[in-house]
Amino acid sequence: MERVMITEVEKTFPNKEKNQSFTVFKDLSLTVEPGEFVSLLGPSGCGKSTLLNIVAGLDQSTSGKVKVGDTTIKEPGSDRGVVFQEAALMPWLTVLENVMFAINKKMKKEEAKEHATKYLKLVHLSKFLHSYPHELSGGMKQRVAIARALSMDPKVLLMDEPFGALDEQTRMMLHKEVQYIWEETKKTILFVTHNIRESILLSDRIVLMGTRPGGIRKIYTVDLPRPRVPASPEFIQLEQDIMAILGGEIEKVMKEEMGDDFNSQKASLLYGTDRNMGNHI
Ligand SMILES: Nc1ncnc2c1ncn2[C@@H]1O[C@H](COP(=O)(O)OP(=O)(O)OP(=O)(O)O)[C@@H](O)[C@H]1O
Repeated sequence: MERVMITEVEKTFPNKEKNQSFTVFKDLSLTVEPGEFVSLLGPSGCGKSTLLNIVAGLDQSTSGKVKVGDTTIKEPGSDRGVVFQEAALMPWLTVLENVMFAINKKMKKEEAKEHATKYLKLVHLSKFLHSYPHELSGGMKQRVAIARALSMDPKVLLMDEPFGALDEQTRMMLHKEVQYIWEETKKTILFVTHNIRESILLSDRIVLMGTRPGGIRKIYTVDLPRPRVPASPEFIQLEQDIMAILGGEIEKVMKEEMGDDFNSQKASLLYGTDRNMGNHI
């Protein structure tokens, strides 16, 4: 359990073709408290993954500072476990071997096996230790990826749309799974999503990001008791509050992408306060 401190971070990408640079966000500051579950929510292209990659040490900020505990982040490290949309398992290794592969090589084989088994048990995959990735469903592969990230005993878990490629039922099951893991391990979690309902179901706080200029639009504290009920009036109200702002951000992105083809009337029908938008944007 560790605090993540993001201080006045800027990320600018050079655009060689147009000979000009492109700033995704600047002066972005955010503190994720130890053991807190924070979601980054926002329209496509607002920089959610970029920010997560900077915290992971997979990308460098142009300026500003990121600290995990007392450590200033410059590169990837075992204090941060990362889970992506694709599990990226090694097909020639079993479930157990995939997790063991990530464990510190200094650990003795028997100990590593025990350690990996413990985390696979946590994600309810004890029965599949000797299965190969092609024998698993998409949701099970993601659970292996979560076990693999946890097996390094990171202080912080960084998750980039980990359930984005899964069907609705599997996604709902994994929401329960991730809540259980979070409660069991007390990890600090930074979670990227563009699904409003997912962010309300899971988070202590939701950081709503926008584009042009990019950065944090608003931070919501989700005070609802867990497990959260999407049909409750409080849940629906929060969903609508977020959608009211996010809808405007999505319109901005669409206008920019579609230029003259953009039909604002059509877009407001599609991206207005319709509750179904909470499912997936
Ligand atoms: N390596 C790169 N070089 C240039 N531009 C980049 C690079 N990586 C990302 N970008 C740009 O930075 C912006 C933010 O991208 P990012 O992937 O972080 O957004 P996002 O909010 O995670 O989007 P999505 O929800 O679609 O995954 C986008 O406009 C993207 O095109």
